[in-house]
Amino acid sequence: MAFALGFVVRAAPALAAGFWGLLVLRALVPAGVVLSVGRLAAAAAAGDGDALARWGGVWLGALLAERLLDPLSGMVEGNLNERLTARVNRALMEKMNRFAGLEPFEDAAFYERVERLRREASYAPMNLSIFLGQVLLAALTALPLLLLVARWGWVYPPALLLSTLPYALAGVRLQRLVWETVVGTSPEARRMDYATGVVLSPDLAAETRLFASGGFWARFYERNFRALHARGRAVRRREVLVSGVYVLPSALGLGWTFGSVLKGGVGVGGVVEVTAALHRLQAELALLVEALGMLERSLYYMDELRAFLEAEPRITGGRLRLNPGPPEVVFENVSFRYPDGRVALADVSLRLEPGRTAALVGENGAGKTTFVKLLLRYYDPSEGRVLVDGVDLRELDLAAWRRRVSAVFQNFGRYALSLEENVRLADLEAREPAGPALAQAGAAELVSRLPAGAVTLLGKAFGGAELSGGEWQKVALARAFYRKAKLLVFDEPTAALDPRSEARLFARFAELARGRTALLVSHRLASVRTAGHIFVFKAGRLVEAGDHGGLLARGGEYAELWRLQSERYA
Ligand SMILES: Nc1ncnc2c1ncn2[C@@H]1O[C@H](COP(=O)(O)OP(=O)(O)OP(=O)(O)O)[C@@H](O)[C@H]1O
Repeated sequence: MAFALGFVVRAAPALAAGFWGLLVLRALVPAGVVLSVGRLAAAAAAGDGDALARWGGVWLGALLAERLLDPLSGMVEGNLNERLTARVNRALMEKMNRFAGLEPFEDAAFYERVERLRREASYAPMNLSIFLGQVLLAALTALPLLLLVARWGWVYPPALLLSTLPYALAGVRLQRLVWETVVGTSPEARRMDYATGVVLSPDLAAETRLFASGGFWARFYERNFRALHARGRAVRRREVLVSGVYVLPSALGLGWTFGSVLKGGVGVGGVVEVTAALHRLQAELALLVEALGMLERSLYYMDELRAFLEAEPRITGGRLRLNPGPPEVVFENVSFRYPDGRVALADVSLRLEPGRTAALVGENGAGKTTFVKLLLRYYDPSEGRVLVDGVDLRELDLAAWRRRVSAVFQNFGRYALSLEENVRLADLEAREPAGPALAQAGAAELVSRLPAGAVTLLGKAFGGAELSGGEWQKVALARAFYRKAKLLVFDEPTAALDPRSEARLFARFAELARGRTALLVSHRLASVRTAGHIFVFKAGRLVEAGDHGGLLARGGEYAELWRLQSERYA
């Protein structure tokens, strides 16, 4: 609760203060109305014209205040909510950016939590302020009403509260049940979300149409919906039952108070006052119970948020900075298991010579991409060491190390930014234009074809120009070249390129990689045959190393892969 409150206050201190201040004012109004109505009735019965005018003024003032305060607090609430949502999203981004490794994306439970926090960011913290407001408003409204009732006997307020207690406890417990069984966290709700996501995804539209799998996903959705809905109905039935059963004691409390007060003889004004007060009080107490349940749900979100914000990144950088030349990288008996226990690299030892180009080849799942992930320290080895210029990678200043590296990954980014920005994203401090890097990537022609050249907005997200798969890959290559890095890592950099573009790139590669250490990852052996060192991986192990000629002569795994590939062309 302290965290949640602190979060709201820090998001917008002035707005939060205004919100609570208005709340107190709004809470006083109903008591004012009740009091003035009672006094009006008494004045009317006694024929007291002065009192009638006085209490009539109070009554009108209270009504007017209610009309004015409601929109005002609505405005403050709206502003506060926007600030809160932005603060949550900012906190999510800042925290995620602090994870230098990839572990938050690999841990399914953790990632699911992040996704949920993001999905609910636009309403859950807002709900917190709304329901916290409602709880406080109902409590604050009930308080003066209870004080009014107390004027007829101090026993009445505790009696009323006690009789409401069973209903309150059951109501809050039930809200928790609703949250756990029906709301977005249940597996069914997540599967429903997944199914709609598939059918509405532009990336999957071609496949779902060709394979006519849209109906499958609709049925998938339906099955999960039915399960969820059945549980939802059961919970709601219980809700009605609980309200019916537990409302009895509070009705008895009300009835007893009402009867006892009237028996005492309170006059006309008193009758009107006690009737109005009890009527309003039971409404406020019911509201309080409901809001408490909803508040608990919102606090659950804030607990999740807190747990996420307090999670400590596993990969943290050291302090050492090395000279910024082309690095020497040595893998020393490196093994690696993914968090799910799967062994992806087993006892790998190899050396990338500074200023030379090396290549990793091997079948699908051989461990090539995993090797790259360790090289860039997205993970630390389970065993062994990765040495850069003789120093353990874990001791290096991680940001400084990554600034020495540039890469094209298999799943490269396609950003809804201009072409120029897509490239310059690799080095936001550099002042050079993107043109030369685009030319190096073979994308000069693409620039001239786009309606606004390099400043053309790309991607469909905001209505920009869509590129072909190969064109996007050229943009990713340009991005990699734009950064003046000393280690280039290209993981399947030409998978989407046409043969001419691919041939051109590799013809220029030696020149592009001059003065840099470079690592090419590919199963297309023709692309890597010129590399000085070729490392052949199989099932997570380094099984051969050498140059193209040497590996062919050896007649092992590489020679076999080469034969299979060249046979297809022959
Ligand atoms: N995030 C992950 N969690 C668990 N296992 C993984 C993960 N990523 C990869 N693996 C497993 O690790 C092994 C090596 O995968 P890796 O991606 O390194 O192969 P690769 O040689 O790059 O394959 P490809 O040529 O298909 O890209 C595979 O068996 C794969 O299933």
